[in-house]
Amino acid sequence: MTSVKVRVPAKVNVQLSVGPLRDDGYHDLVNVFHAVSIFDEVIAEEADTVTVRVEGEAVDQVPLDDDNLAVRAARLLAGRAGVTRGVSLRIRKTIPVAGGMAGGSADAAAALVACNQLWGVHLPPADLMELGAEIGSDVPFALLGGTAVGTGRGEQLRPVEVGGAFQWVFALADGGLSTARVYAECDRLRQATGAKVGWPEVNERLLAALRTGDPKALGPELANDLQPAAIMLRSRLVRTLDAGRERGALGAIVSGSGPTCAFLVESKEQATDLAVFLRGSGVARSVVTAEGPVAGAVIV
Ligand SMILES: C[C@@](CO)(OP(=O)(O)O)[C@H](O)COP(=O)(O)OP(=O)(O)OC[C@H]1O[C@@H](n2ccc(N)nc2=O)[C@H](O)[C@@H]1O
Ligand SMILES: Nc1ncnc2c1ncn2[C@@H]1O[C@H](COP(=O)(O)OP(=O)(O)O)[C@@H](O)[C@H]1O
Repeated sequence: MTSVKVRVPAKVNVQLSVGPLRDDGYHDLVNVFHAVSIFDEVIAEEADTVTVRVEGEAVDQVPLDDDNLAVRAARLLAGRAGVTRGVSLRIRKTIPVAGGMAGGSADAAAALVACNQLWGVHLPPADLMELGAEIGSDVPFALLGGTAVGTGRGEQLRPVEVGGAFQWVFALADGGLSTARVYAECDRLRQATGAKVGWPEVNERLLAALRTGDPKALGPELANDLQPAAIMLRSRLVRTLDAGRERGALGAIVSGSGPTCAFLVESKEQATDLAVFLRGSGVARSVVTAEGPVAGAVIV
């Protein structure tokens, strides 16, 4: 095998409940991940050294050295499996960079799957998930896909049953937000307001809405504890969220650490209508429609 191509999805968090700050600098979460049909592709080819090239979405904001999460993934797998060969990685980016849709984590997951095959390592999925968690909290979910409850720092996953396809509209912003900065702002806001931070619990009404595939029931349950912090750092997100709500979205939230905004709608037709409206109202850099859940990283 001289070349392996892997397709990997973005995510939106349909519930993101953030617990207290832990001693290791992370937060315990209830993070209900939902994979959506916006995909990056990672192509791995045989080579003597590890290199990466990036094409597409906001490529100037993606590192091309060992900070690239796909490069980190390839090096980590090589080290663990005793592989001495290299790999040439080519990333075709569609997932917004630093957009709260886990694009970097997706590329890391894709690189793990691609190199596992290219190098004939054949680690089982559970081992790839463990390696993924060493790279970032969101990487295991990009391997798993579908819809899943993440606990711990988001890396311990339990798949969730979903009774149908949900239709989404995503409003992409100009420029990204740093995940670490948004968590720090969340802590700062909590301290400033004296808010009591409870242990995060999964919302059973949200799980029931997912199980029955009912977007009208899911819309009001969408919740993201990082949203106030993302808005504090990027106040114009309020206008974007309001525009979607006013046009009849069933739910409107910031995706993860933002600044992408996610809107749940009832049908593909409504997704197209809302996308046209948001494009026309100038509240986003670009607008895309997608559906979920979709599979995690797969060889294509
Ligand atoms: C917020 C979420 C929601 O799914 O994703 P994004 O919206 O950024 O994609 C995740 O929690 C991001 O996961 P990921 O991007 O993998 O973060 P990591 O690399 O593990 O951590 C980056 C930084 O985020 C903070 N962090 C991350 C996870 C967590 N449970 N608690 C944290 O406080 C820490 O400051 C950490 O140093
Ligand atoms: N392959 C990659 N794709 C995108 N960003 C990457 C990648 N590798 C490293 N990064 C870095 O990770 C940061 C966060 O990226 P990303 O995963 O797209 O955002 P988020 O954590 O908001 O979902 C980027 O600002 C970039 O510096």
